[in-house]
Amino acid sequence: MAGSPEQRTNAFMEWLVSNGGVINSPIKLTDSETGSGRGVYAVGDIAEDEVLFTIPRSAVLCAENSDLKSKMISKDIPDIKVQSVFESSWMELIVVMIYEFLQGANSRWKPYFDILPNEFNSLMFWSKGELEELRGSTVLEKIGRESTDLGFCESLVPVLKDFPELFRCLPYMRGSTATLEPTLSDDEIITLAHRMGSTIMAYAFDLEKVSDEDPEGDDEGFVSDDEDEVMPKGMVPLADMLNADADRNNARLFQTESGLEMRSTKSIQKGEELFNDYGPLPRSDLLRRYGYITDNYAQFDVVEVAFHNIVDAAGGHLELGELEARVSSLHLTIGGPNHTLTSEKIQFLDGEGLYDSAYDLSHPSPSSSAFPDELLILVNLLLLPQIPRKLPKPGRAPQTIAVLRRILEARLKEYPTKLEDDEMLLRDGGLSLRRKMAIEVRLGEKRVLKEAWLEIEGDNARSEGNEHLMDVDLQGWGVKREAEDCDTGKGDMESWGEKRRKKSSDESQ
Ligand SMILES: C[S@@+](CC[C@H](N)C(=O)[O-])C[C@H]1O[C@@H](n2cnc3c(N)ncnc32)[C@H](O)[C@@H]1O
Repeated sequence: MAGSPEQRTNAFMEWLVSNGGVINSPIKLTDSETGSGRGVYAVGDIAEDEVLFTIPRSAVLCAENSDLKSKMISKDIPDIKVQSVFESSWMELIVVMIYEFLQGANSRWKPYFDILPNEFNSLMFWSKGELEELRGSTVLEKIGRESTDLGFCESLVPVLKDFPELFRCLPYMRGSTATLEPTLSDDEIITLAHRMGSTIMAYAFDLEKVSDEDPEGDDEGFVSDDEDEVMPKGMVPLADMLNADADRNNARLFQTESGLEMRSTKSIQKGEELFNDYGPLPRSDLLRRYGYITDNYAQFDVVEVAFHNIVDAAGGHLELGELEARVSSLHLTIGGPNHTLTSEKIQFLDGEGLYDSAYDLSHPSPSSSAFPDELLILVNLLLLPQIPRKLPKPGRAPQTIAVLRRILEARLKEYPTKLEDDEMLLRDGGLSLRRKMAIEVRLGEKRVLKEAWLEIEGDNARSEGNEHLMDVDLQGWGVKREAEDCDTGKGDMESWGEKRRKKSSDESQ
């Protein structure tokens, strides 16, 4: 990569303008002083709802704008193997980016590639030892390094190898062995695929098909994690240079038929950074996808509790078979006698918004509990001695609270360190960036567990008629709840489905 970071930034901005990009407001792309890489800053005051810059659709790096697809897919000889690559919006953009990157100076997007990262702190790139620091957090289950490698090996490598003339190694990629065989090895393909996949994860946008009558588009814009998402993905130059910091967002991308407009959502003072909104992500997910965290995302931290752990805590000895029998009977009561397959039972519970493979505990607030209603309903269902006619309410009888306590105790044990140990490690300092971020993530999750614990201690005090204890115990945690929220489980027979239907009909009025 030729030139200093500043020269590459300037070359990129010149390229963008020559490709139809229009800078409408006083902004500057520059290296941030806070360690967040490049960022966009206001160099003059900006009003709310100003168009900051516009990127034409033709400048977006995506399958539609690259000639790769037409070179690989011939109408006369349909190749299923090749077509399958283009059926997944993720894989499609990965292949297009590998191709355009390997074109070097022949690619339209060369100055753009010159400012994109080639190193990442996202969890896909952490060593086993580094990941060990996150033990206890379910984020480890979401990285999927092995399955991603397998996917690349099985569906990407063979396809790219079928087109050696399109995917040739760039001389500098191999240093002194540059003159050797230009065909990419399997490992080189996989390394490139990870690099492009991770860039897409942190930089790309879902491209909406919008007409000018509907310029609002999607709520978030950044790529969704959903594998089944069919919206094509694209790299939108400059729009992806905005950093993010939770509630500090002050700009947003709007997709129109003619182009992509970044607009201010608040007034911005000269010297301030422009922030996009990456969504209300817990820090574990922010780290996994974007490779950084800030304190401002701590409010979104969650702790996942697996379905089977709730079953364990509710029954102690409850076998999965027994649970299935209960769920099955429940299903028969409500759904009719023909639904016997497990998947259908799960689908039914899912339809009621009740079944999930895991439930999120979150920071409680004056208006919300640490425990989702779905989890409470599930616990109450598991505790009933007989199959109910209707789903139970999300009440908190003393037995419910006892189960919640067991859930929290078991979950806390999954972390090898204590909350106080983590606090001390952070206080002592001297940690590498990755270790520090991992400790902050696991500490944040333990704080959610602690707050959930304090919340049920408050419930317990209340159900025993010691309301005053709750006020004392929970002061400072902000988890004092309104009296009507404290349901002790009476009236278990009200249907959750009915309640939801009632709510939505209320809303529709
Ligand atoms: C969409 S890009 C933003 C542009 C990026 N800073 C660059 O130099 O290319 C997202 C990446 O920027 C970095 N980033 C974004 N917001 C950040 C923040 N508040 N603090 C630290 N790094 C941040 C992370 O590395 C993230 O993966």
